[in-house]
Amino acid sequence: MSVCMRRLITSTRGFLWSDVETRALLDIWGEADVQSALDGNFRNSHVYRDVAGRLGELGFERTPEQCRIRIKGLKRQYYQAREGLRKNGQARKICRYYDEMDRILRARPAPASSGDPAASCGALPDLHGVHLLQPDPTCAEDCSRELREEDFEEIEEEEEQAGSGGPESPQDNFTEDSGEGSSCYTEHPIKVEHGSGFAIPLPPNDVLERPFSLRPTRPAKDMENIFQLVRNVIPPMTSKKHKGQDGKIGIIGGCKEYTGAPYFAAITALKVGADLSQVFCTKDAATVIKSYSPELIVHPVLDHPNAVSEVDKWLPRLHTLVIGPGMGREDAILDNAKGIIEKAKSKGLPIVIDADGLWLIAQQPSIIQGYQRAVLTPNFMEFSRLYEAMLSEPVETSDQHGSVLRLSQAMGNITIIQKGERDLISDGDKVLVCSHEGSSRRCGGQGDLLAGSLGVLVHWALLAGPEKINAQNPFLVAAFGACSLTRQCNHQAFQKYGRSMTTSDMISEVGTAFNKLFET
Ligand SMILES: NC(=O)C1=CN([C@@H]2O[C@H](COP(=O)(O)OP(=O)(O)OC[C@H]3O[C@@H](n4cnc5c(N)ncnc54)[C@H](OP(=O)(O)O)[C@@H]3O)[C@@H](O)[C@H]2O)[C@@H](O)CC1
Ligand SMILES: Nc1ncnc2c1ncn2[C@@H]1O[C@H](COP(=O)(O)OP(=O)(O)OP(=O)(O)O)[C@@H](O)[C@H]1O
Repeated sequence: MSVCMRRLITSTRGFLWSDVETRALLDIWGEADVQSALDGNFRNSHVYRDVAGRLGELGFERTPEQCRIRIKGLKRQYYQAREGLRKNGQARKICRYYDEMDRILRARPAPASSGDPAASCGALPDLHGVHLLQPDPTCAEDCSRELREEDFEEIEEEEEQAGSGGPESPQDNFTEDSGEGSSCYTEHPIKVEHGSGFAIPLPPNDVLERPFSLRPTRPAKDMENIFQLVRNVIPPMTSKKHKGQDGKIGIIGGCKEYTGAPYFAAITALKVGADLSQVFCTKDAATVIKSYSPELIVHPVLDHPNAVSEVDKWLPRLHTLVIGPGMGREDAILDNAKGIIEKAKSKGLPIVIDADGLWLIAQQPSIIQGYQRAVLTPNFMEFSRLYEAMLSEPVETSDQHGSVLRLSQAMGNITIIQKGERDLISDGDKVLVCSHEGSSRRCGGQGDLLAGSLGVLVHWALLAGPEKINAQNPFLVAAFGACSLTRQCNHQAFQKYGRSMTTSDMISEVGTAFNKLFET
């Protein structure tokens, strides 16, 4: 490595990378056009110029060299974790961004001579939330990663360190994000790059991603402070309000088999801050749901012969409808749900559709197509069903952004949240990614919590008006808020209960999670 190069690298150290900033960098670095530009190029400074530019669009000011060095450090951690396991069956070092790095590096095309050695390494279950690779004797040394300029420098640098006989410098320990602790930005001030050492709060954990690589996009600055936009829509607590003003949410769902799902959604709506939460369920389910909580108003009407008109009576007194949790898939109930959706649409009521509501939509998409006051919240299966119904082909799993964007467009620009390891949110124009830290615990009901909180946030975002949200799509703002909140509840509850965590534990965290994210 040249002296000049070494000096440049040294000068780019000394600044903390926050969790959100690192995730934003990884999202950009992982984009297909960046990866293919890096592939096979020994000189990559022009690529990192572009990476830094894209990061800048998201509000993170970094030089190309800082981006390159950060990526290099992350790759080192990733390969060390992987190598540690390969050699000793143990990770020498936990790499916080292992999953992200793994996803990106595994997706890289295999070197022509060796096939894809990385792909031949099977995934092991989590180790402290980190996916590690199974040792595989057929794997070539270090899974034969491709060599790039940054790799060469990494090797040289490691040799230098080895030569000095010492561990990473104290400064390195300081500059490298240890990866421990919460990603909540209020807890992680970062230092300004060339400043006087004062701390500024981190930008929010939101990333606006290009739906398609190489495609010109709208300015990312538009949505750069989406966390702040969520905060802006939260109604003030004053003594001047009457009951109902902060939200009256209706949940359509609950049948003999599923009483938990509507309860989770309804109680979450209350805990987020709605004043009233009403469940419209079948007769069988009503007493059961009522017994879970005296806070909920429960109507045993969903299997009533006049179900649609029974619910319709209440619609003028509701702010948002959440349709689907625990609704079941009986034809008669689905017919009633369809009728209720028609009534709600005619009144312009915002609608969140989840679970069995999405089953109905996959059968008859026209029920909701083009109604832009709706948000659909599919999990992986539900997304696949909808996608195939609308686009007559299987989901392109290697292009999640494109898939969610295309589905939203096909549905007439309805907002869609594709739930998963990262929640992808699109209104057919933008794709937002919420990768706020949650946990590896996947107990049932988390989607119901999301749906209930979304019902409230949608109402608040609409109520707040365009000025409070910089004229952005209120459904996107609400969706991002609900995803972040769900993940924060998951994170907090998991810290307390680990593997035994249930959705009820997450619901107990709604208050503190909400305060932490939006009110501190
Ligand atoms: N306590 C309660 O009352 C609760 C009630 N609930 C209510 O249950 C009803 C049905 O909802 P649902 O989610 O089980 O139905 P659906 O989406 O068809 O999945 C069916 C199958 O698809 C698969 N699968 C799912 N996700 C996947 C993934 N990411 N990746 C890969 N595969 C995935 C998986 O298949 P498996 O692994 O079992 O083979 C799954 O079993 C609905 O009313 C809902 O509200 C829940 O809210 C929970 C709490
Ligand atoms: N692989 C994952 N890693 C991290 N978080 C996840 C993952 N999958 C889901 N989540 C979180 O759980 C939330 C709910 O997603 P999930 O796929 O469990 O929905 P669902 O199947 O509809 O839930 P429900 O059990 O209520 O029907 C997501 O919004 C996300 O916050």
